[in-house]
Amino acid sequence: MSEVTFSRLVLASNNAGKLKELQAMLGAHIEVLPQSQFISEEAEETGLSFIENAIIKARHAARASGLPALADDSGLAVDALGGAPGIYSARYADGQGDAANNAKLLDALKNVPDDQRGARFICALALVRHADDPVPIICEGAWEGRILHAAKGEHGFGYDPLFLVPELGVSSAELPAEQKNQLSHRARAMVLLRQRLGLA
Ligand SMILES: O=P(O)(O)OP(=O)(O)OP(=O)(O)OC[C@H]1O[C@@H](n2cnc3c(O)ncnc32)[C@H](O)[C@@H]1O
Ligand SMILES: [Mg+2]
Repeated sequence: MSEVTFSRLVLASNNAGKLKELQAMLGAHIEVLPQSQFISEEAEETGLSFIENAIIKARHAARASGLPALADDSGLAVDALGGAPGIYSARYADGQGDAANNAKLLDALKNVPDDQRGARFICALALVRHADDPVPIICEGAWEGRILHAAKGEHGFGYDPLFLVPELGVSSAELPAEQKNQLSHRARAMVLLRQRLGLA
């Protein structure tokens, strides 16, 4: 199932931060179009795993565009919270957005000491050749870190200002885009996807 050739893909995301990163990682190889060119309605993320949600989103965009589609379902799993917010990361503060999500996370961890603040970003990529593709290509990546006590950094998006990259001693929002795009959960999943597509 690796003998796939694509010249164009729809990116099945409405998240501007993600779109920028995915575009930077894939744009040199393939023409990538945002799904907003075809559809404004969001897919309902009813799956119980990152993989299921990624497949749902990819099928939704492929159906609307008639083109192959790549979706990214991702999130932050925090050890002290039993893996929450996980697949519910975007909706952690009931859809009030990144700032509210981050405030809720800091509050949930306010009495948790440093050595128990382990967390990882997870990314599942799903690529479907067409809406009913019975064999989606799935690649996953994880990025280990720790949750800070206060936000730091201006780059990235989402939970980046709270995510300490332990080897570097900075938050992922303090990394320039090129560096995050070498290290992140999304970057790791994308290395595997490029291999599957013969683009590596
Ligand atoms: O579903 P789409 O349209 O792609 O956009 P979304 O923002 O809803 O995306 P998800 O459903 O996959 O939810 C991902 C959540 O995890 C967060 N997240 C994912 N990757 C991240 C990253 O690299 N840095 C910071 N936060 C990230 C992001 O901010 C969201 O809250
Ligand atoms: Mg979403």
